[in-house]
Amino acid sequence: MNTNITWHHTTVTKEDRRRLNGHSSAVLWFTGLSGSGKSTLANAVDRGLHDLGNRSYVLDGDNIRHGLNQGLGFSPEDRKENIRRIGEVSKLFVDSGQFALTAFISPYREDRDNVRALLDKGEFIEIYVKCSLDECERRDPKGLYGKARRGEIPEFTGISSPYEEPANPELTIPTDEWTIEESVQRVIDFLRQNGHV
Ligand SMILES: Nc1ncnc2c1ncn2[C@@H]1O[C@H](COP(=O)(O)OS(=O)(=O)O)[C@@H](OP(=O)(O)O)[C@H]1O
Ligand SMILES: Nc1ncnc2c1ncn2[C@@H]1O[C@H](COP(=O)(O)OP(=O)(O)O)[C@@H](O)[C@H]1O
Repeated sequence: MNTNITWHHTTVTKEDRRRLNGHSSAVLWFTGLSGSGKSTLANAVDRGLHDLGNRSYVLDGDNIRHGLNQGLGFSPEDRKENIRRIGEVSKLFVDSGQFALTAFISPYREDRDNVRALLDKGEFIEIYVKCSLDECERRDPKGLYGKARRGEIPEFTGISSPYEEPANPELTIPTDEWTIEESVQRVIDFLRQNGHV
């Protein structure tokens, strides 16, 4: 722990940036099994928000693990560190007056709650992308479930590593029941109803 550092308050505040943008800022935290539809939905909501004139950006597990979080694996400790870093990055986006849309499995409730605790009330919108394991395995968009079942990927979420469902998410989107369009509309409606956009 470095004790010789002091927090420097910014001259332009989060509120200044929100005023300029004409909307609030928040984290839309998509969580769910691999193949549940996190990336698909985050990108579709991003497109919807963008087309409505809002500033937003998607942080996606696969992509972030190629760069910022290169070197982290899938042990509980590495997943925790992965989510901790993304929580901090998301907070920077919120401070910059934008919407961060994150698409990480984030299987541990405690890790997600730690991110919630980093942010002010109403800024963390937990979206449970709910889809049965059977349906995720049927979709298997990257062929990973097949590999996991053959024992080629250790600690695979849902197969050999746990997923803890959100206890009290702001939104639950059942992607094995709703279309992508319905799901996007539901998220945008939530943001409107809560004065975000
Ligand atoms: N062991 C294991 N378990 C789960 N997922 C695995 C694993 N190995 C690789 N992958 C691929 O990595 C993506 C998940 O990365 P995340 O950063 O979202 O995971 S986590 O939040 O730290 O649990 C995940 O992407 P999504 O399918 O988009 O969820 C997989 O493509
Ligand atoms: N209603 C739906 N919502 C989201 N994705 C869906 C839906 N129906 C089918 N899919 C498909 O499921 C797959 C989900 O993959 P992806 O978005 O990469 O999931 P994740 O990011 O959770 O791993 C995609 O191929 C997507 O087209």
